[in-house]
Amino acid sequence: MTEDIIAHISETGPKLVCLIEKNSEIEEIKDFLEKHPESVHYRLPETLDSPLHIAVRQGSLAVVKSLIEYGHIWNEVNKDKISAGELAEKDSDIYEYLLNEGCRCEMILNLLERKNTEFENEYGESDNLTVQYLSNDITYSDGKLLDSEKNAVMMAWEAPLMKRHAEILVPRENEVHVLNIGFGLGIIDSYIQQRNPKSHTIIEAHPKVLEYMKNNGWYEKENVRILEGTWQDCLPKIMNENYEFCNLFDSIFFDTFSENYQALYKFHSFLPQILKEGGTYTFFNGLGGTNQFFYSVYSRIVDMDLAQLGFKVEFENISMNDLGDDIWQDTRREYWSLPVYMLPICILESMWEEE
Ligand SMILES: C[S@@+](CC[C@H](N)C(=O)[O-])C[C@H]1O[C@@H](n2cnc3c(N)ncnc32)[C@H](O)[C@@H]1O
Repeated sequence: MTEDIIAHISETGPKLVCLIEKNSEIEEIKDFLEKHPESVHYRLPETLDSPLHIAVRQGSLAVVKSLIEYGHIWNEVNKDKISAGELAEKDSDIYEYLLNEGCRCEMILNLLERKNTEFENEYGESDNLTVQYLSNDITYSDGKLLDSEKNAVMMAWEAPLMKRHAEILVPRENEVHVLNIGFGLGIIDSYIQQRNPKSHTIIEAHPKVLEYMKNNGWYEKENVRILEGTWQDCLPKIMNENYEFCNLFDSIFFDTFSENYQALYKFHSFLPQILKEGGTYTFFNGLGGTNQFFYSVYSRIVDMDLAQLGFKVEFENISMNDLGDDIWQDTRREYWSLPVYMLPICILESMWEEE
């Protein structure tokens, strides 16, 4: 922003805030926005609240809509990292409007990003972050797996979540062919083993994780097959008709590291080819895990994207204990702080309508 515009904002912003706080007529506010659209970028000096935060507090859907129409972004956060959506009462008109707006914007961004990404390989490729992660060292220590920059790849506090995912993946002993992408600490794989699946395929890419798996007897387990490499490299092997082990699974779990939503979306597009009709897909649902409203937006986006591929998606809400600050002590940043984990259960519906 040029100095000129910044000077304008500091003049027109407080006037806009004043109009919103006075509950002025919507026409007057729209008129003002038409003349001074830059005013939506104003932030209150102390709290860094934006006009959208103020409009949500005033409870006016019409003002919220007008601010968005005049260019206010949906996910601006204040000094306490609170977004306007979090201030709205859950399920209220304002909450639903902002949730839809968040989904709409993120889906357009995702679409543009997808258009700009030309994969040489139809299965996609690992992006730079993943390539970097895979070529750097990682450390197993004290219920944690950390990358070279001390980002937590996996932590033991997730065990109860992994247990529930495993129960959903393997509902009955001896019947299910299951595929897991990403071994990490092997928490979910241990729970899957306890439930005795018919076969258990694991795709893992990091050499050090593979070494850990060797040292801990995973290569000797009778019903386990380990595919070494990224899922981008291993999917063609699985989808090859001659792959001798199992290429159509009853259930699939996905939990990798340092991959973005584009990678998850790409992976999802292959699911109908490797999952049986009526089969179950579930994944670690951690995107947006430190902001309640962003978490709801990402969960809805993934729900809509999977529905397009023929999945019926439900979320099981799991209450989380407060993890406390100490748990993140030796890690670079926390990746979860919410009171409820939304565990996705996605069933691939039959292509043939029942009579
Ligand atoms: C979050 S951990 C998985 C944790 C696991 N669910 C557990 O219960 O311990 C992510 C794992 O995915 C692996 N990984 C990352 N990118 C991958 C990719 N593109 N293909 C396969 N594995 C990948 C990482 O090396 C790491 O072992």
